[in-house]
Amino acid sequence: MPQLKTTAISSLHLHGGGGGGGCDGVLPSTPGKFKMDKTPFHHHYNHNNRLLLRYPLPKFVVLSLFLVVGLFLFFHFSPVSPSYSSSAARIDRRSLRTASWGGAAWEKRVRSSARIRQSSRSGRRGISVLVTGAAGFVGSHVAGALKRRGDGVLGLDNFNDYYEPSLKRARQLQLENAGVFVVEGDINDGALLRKLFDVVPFTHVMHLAAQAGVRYAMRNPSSYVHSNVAGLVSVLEAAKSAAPQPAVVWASSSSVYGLNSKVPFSESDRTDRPASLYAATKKAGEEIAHVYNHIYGLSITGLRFFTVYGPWGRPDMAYFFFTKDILRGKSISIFEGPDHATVARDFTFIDDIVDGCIAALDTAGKSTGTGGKKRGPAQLRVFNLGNTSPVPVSELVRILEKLLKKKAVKKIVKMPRNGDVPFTHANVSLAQRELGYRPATDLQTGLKRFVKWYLEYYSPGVKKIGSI
Ligand SMILES: O=C(O)[C@H]1O[C@H](OP(=O)(O)OP(=O)(O)OC[C@H]2O[C@@H](n3ccc(=O)[nH]c3=O)[C@H](O)[C@@H]2O)[C@H](O)[C@@H](O)[C@H]1O
Repeated sequence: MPQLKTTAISSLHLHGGGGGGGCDGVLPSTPGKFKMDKTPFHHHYNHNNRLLLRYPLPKFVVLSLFLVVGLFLFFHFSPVSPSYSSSAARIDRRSLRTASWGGAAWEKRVRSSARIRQSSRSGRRGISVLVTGAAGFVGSHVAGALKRRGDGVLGLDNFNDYYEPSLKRARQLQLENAGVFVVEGDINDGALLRKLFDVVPFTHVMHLAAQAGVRYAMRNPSSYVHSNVAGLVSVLEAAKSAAPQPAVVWASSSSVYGLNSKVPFSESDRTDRPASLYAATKKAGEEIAHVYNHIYGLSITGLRFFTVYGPWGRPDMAYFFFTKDILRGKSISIFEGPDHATVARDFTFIDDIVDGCIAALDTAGKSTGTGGKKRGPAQLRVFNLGNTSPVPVSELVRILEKLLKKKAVKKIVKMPRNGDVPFTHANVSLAQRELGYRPATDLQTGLKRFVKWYLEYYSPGVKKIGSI
C-alpha cells in the first residue's frame, strides 16, 4: 500500500501559492499600486445581458485567497486560548511534518535495516528493535550500539525543531552510514506505526521519542502532552496490536521523584509530587504503562534517566549551553536553592545509559498478548539509571572551565520557580541486581569526552565528524 503523505500545511501552501500565482498578470504585484476607484464587484452587462464582472478573474482569485487564508487561520489559531494557540500551532507543524513513506523500495529499506545479523562470536540470538527518537541524543547512541552488535534496528524520528535539527540530521547520517534507516515520522501517526509493525515483526521497541526539558514545559505545555502522553499511548497501541507483540522499554525520568527529599532516590519512593509538567507527563507514562501491561499483556520496562550527558548531546541542557557560552565569553547563570543551598545533579554519562538500555532490552520478558488480548501475566519493571554521585552545578562549571581552558562569566541566581528540583541522587541497586548495571564514568571523564566532541563538531570549516 504505497502512500505519499502530503501534509495539511504543504497543501495549504500549495493552494495559497497557486492563488497568488493566479493574481499575477491581472492585479498589480505591489498592493499599494492598485487604485480601487471603483469597487471590483461593480456589475456590467454585455450585449447578451449576461452578468459580467469588471474584474472577473481577480474576484474569483481574491475570494479563493480569502477562503484559503481564512481556513488556514481558523485551523491554526482557533484553539481555546491565545497562549495555547501558538504552541498548538507549533506542534501541528511538527507532527504534520511526516515525510513520504510506503512503497516497495521503502519497505525494502525498512526490512533490511531491521534484519538481524547473525552474530557468530557471542552465539547470542539477535533482536529486532524499533527505536523511536532515533535521531535524538540517547536514541542515536542506543541505535548505533545495537547495530554494532548485530541486532536489527529501525529508527523513527520526527526531526522537530525543539533544538537545532541539523544536529539531528548529523546523528541520522552517522546512523545511516552504520546501516540504520531512520524513518521520518511522528509517533502519533498510528497508520505509520501499524505499517512498520506489518512490515517487520519487531521483537522489541526502544521508545525514546519524547518532549524533553524541564523548564521548556512552561513555554510549550501542550508539546509534552502531545509527545509524552498521546505519543506514548500511540506507541503502546501499535505494540499491543502487533503480532507478535514486542517487549517495550521506554524512557521515564528522574524528575518523577519531584519533591521527594529522601535520598538516594529508590524506585519504591514516592513519585506523586512532580514539580514540573515534564515530570507529570513522565509519571503519567508510568501509569499508562501499567494499564497496557495489565490489560494487554505487554512487557514494559521504564527507565528513569538521571541528567544524561555526553558527546552528541542535547543543546538545551546546561552542560551543553554552558560550554557554548563559556567559549563565547557570554555569562552563565548558576542556580542556587533557598538559603544559598547548592543545586546538584546525578549527571550520568551516555555510555552508562546505553549499557542500561541494552541490558533492559536483553532481560525483558516476552509480551503475553495476542490479538489485542492478554494471555497471561507479563513483566512490568521500572529502574533508576543514574550515576549515584550527585555533583553541584558549580563543580560542573569548574570542570568545564578547566577543560575549555577558559574562565566562565558566572552569575549566581536564585533557582527560578520553573519546575527545577534542587538535587537528584539515584540508588541503582535494583538495576545493578536485575540488569547488571554499573555506571563507570565520573563527571570529569565524561565531560572530557563531551568537550572533545564539541570542539570537533563545532570547529568552523570542519566536516561533521566522529561516530556515535
Ligand atoms: O534527569 C532528568 O530526568 C532530566 O534531566 C535533565 O534535566 P536537568 O537535570 O534539569 O538538566 P539541565 O537542564 O541540564 O540542568 C542541569 C542543572 O543545571 C542547573 N541549571 C540549568 C540551567 C541554568 O541556566 N543554570 C543552572 O544552574 C539546573 O538547575 C540543574 O541543576 C534533562 O534536561 C531532562 O530532559 C530530564 O531528562
